[in-house]
Amino acid sequence: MDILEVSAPGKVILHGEHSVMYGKTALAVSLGLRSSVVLRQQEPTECPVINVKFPKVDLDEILPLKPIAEIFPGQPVRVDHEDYINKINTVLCHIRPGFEELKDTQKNSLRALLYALAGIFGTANLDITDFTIELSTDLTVGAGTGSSASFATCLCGVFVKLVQLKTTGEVLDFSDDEKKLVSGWAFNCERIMHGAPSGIDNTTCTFGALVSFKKGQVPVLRPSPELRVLLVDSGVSRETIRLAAAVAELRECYSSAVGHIMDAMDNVAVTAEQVRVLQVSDVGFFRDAYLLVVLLQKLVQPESEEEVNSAYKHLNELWEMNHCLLASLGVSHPALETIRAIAHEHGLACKLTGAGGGGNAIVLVPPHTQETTVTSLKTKLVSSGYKVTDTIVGGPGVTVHYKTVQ
Ligand SMILES: Nc1ncnc2c1ncn2[C@@H]1O[C@H](COP(=O)(O)OP(=O)(O)OP(=O)(O)O)[C@@H](O)[C@H]1O
Ligand SMILES: C[C@@](O)(CCO)CC(=O)[O-]
Repeated sequence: MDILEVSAPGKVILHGEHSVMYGKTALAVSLGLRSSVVLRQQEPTECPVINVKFPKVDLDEILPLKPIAEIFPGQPVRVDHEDYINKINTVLCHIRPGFEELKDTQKNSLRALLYALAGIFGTANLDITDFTIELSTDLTVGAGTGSSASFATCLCGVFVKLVQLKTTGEVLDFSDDEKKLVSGWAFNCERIMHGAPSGIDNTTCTFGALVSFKKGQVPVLRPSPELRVLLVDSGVSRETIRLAAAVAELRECYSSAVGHIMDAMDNVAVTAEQVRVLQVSDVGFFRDAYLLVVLLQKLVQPESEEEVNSAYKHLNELWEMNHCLLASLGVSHPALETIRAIAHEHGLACKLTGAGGGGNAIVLVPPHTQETTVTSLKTKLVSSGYKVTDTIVGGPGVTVHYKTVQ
């Protein structure tokens, strides 16, 4: 029996959430927390089925594969997203009694599964036989740490590898071209969950490390500094699609004010391209942005302790600035402000990450921070009802393991 396991990290956005949707620059890093999908091929039967286990969204389903295979395009194509989604909805209503009554989260997870299966496997002209697919994750769903992109990356990754296994009989590590394919399909799955995502989440979850991203441009991938962060889950669930719509509405109403806020955000998050073309002498308007990338790169290979301390001092200030800009767009939440106040009592910087409105805040822990301070902060946060994960950002993107069990 062949077993394929594909895993992908979650992500945190350091700078540029929301403004990235309007063409501004953003920086994101992969997280140590990951999702993992295990695909087990089963003995072929006459009426093949797929057994779907997505425990985080309470799904345990057995779906017939023949009606799904009927929507396989059968040749490499650029899918028409709307047309494809309509076909997938029709099939799901047909094969899953009560599909319309499921929760939106469950419906979207099943839609994303069929989208990836039909789009990737279904273009390979191969026979599909019985299998189980099971997803587990360290991430909280709907909390701003890229659970949907990590989920989609795992699904797309595992179907790319299933095609490789069926066509060549072996499974190799993901090549750069395969990663591009996975990220592209994961972006399409993200459209199901988010409407109009920028693409930063699927890119970070696929490629890992530090991603400098601007919509419509090739993302710049850099080694990630080993930043220690406390990921603080406010416990307030929210949906990215709704927060993005609220920001869009505000922008519609106050185009000039919101435009200036987003320009300011652009200034604290920059692409490496901008940095490369800038000379120190003509940094001028881009000073903050220039500073940030230089700061992050300094932390990859610091030369002295002063350099590290000074870099962290600037990062603290930029995190605070970015949070306040996001709050001015209405995407903070009282729970996030309470978390920030507790972090400030301990002298540490804190910002929301992802779409906001709840979800996670990230507290930056510079290396010179006393462990007693960190312990006291964690204790206070936990006793106030928040979940704290002490983690280091960075780490690999999508990865695969393959084994055969007799
Ligand atoms: N482990 C999982 N199993 C099944 N479906 C999942 C899983 N994780 C995420 N999803 C799907 O992704 C959706 C959550 O997307 P949403 O964008 O609201 O949260 P997020 O990705 O955690 O946040 P952000 O985009 O701000 O980082 C869920 O509704 C569900 O459909
Ligand atoms: C809110 C947003 O900017 C970040 C979500 O992680 C949406 C996106 O970029 O797709």
